[in-house]
Amino acid sequence: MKEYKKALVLLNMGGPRTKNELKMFLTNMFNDKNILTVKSSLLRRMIAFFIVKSRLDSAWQNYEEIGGFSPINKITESLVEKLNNKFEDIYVTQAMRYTPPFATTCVEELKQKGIKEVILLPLYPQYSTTTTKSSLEDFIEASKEEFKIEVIEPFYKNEKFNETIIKELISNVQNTNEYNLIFSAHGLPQKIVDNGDVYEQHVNEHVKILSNMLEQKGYNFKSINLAYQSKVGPLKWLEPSLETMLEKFKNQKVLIYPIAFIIDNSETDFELSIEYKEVAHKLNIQDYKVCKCVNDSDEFQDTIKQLLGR
Ligand SMILES: C=CC1=C(C)c2cc3[nH]c(cc4nc(cc5[nH]c(cc1n2)c(C)c5CCC(=O)O)C(CCC(=O)O)=C4C)c(C)c3C=C
Ligand SMILES: [Fe+2]
Ligand SMILES: [Fe+2]
Repeated sequence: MKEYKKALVLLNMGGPRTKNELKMFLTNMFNDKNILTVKSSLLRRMIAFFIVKSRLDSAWQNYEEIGGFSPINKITESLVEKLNNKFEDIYVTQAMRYTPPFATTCVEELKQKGIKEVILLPLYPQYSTTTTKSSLEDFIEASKEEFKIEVIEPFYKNEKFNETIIKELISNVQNTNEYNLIFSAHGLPQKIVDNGDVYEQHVNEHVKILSNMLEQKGYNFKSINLAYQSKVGPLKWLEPSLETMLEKFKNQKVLIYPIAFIIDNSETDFELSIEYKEVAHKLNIQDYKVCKCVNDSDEFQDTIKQLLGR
């Protein structure tokens, strides 16, 4: 067995492989104090119980439409394997927040391998307390000060990363000026933003950077827009919603880029590619295309290499 001193751990949310795992995913998610920010853990547990009970069956129907599992696990496993082939001296692995492999299992594996230093890479381009902070806290708590830890900062400004996004945008359309480009970000409750979460600010900056890059390269979309998808529950979430945005483009062509995700998941494969596609069809949108995330591409592997300073 090869010996390593250093590990790179990719952190993400996870996703269900079965209906039981969907229950686990939702239960862990709504018991996360960074997601449901009520102070009392008992109250959180009770709210989580009722949300899971009311949401499980309808959410499962969505997963059934994409084959009964989230694509996030297989693609992340493939990225891990490719990175292990790329790096001679760093052991690459993953820890998920709401479904296995959990941080506790990952920490045990790293201890057994004699790893001393860990680099954590949250697979979220923009920072949010609900994603980045939650995953980092989870891993750091599980690691019990066992390793020297380094954290890779949010990378939405990284040029290589953004070049990869531009390449994907351009490869999906022949004439950019016929298409309205919508950057679709996962939504967030407004209350979390009002309490200081920088996610909206990072997303706005990211859209500005990509818009400038497109302009510099001479790619002129008919319009460039930002909208938020995946609202859950009755509270006010970030706006405009993707539904409202799509209504602006009746009888026109639309290209969607899922700007808050690195790896394709149920929100891209079901929500964007099936659910909103039907909405677009009803609105008589002439063409509706959804871009792929950077996933396990060579370009994203190179971005990671650069983020590690190599
Ligand atoms: C209060 C609820 C939620 C917040 C806040 C939230 C933030 C958030 N989530 C992602 C990325 C993903 N979310 C995914 C699924 C998902 N998210 C929520 C709720 C909140 N997310 C739920 C209930 C679900 C499950 C599906 C459903 O029932 O609608 C996924 C998909 C995972 C998969 O199964 O493939 C991702 C990825 C981000 C980036 C984010 C904040 C910025
Ligand atoms: Fe989510
Ligand atoms: Fe959703």
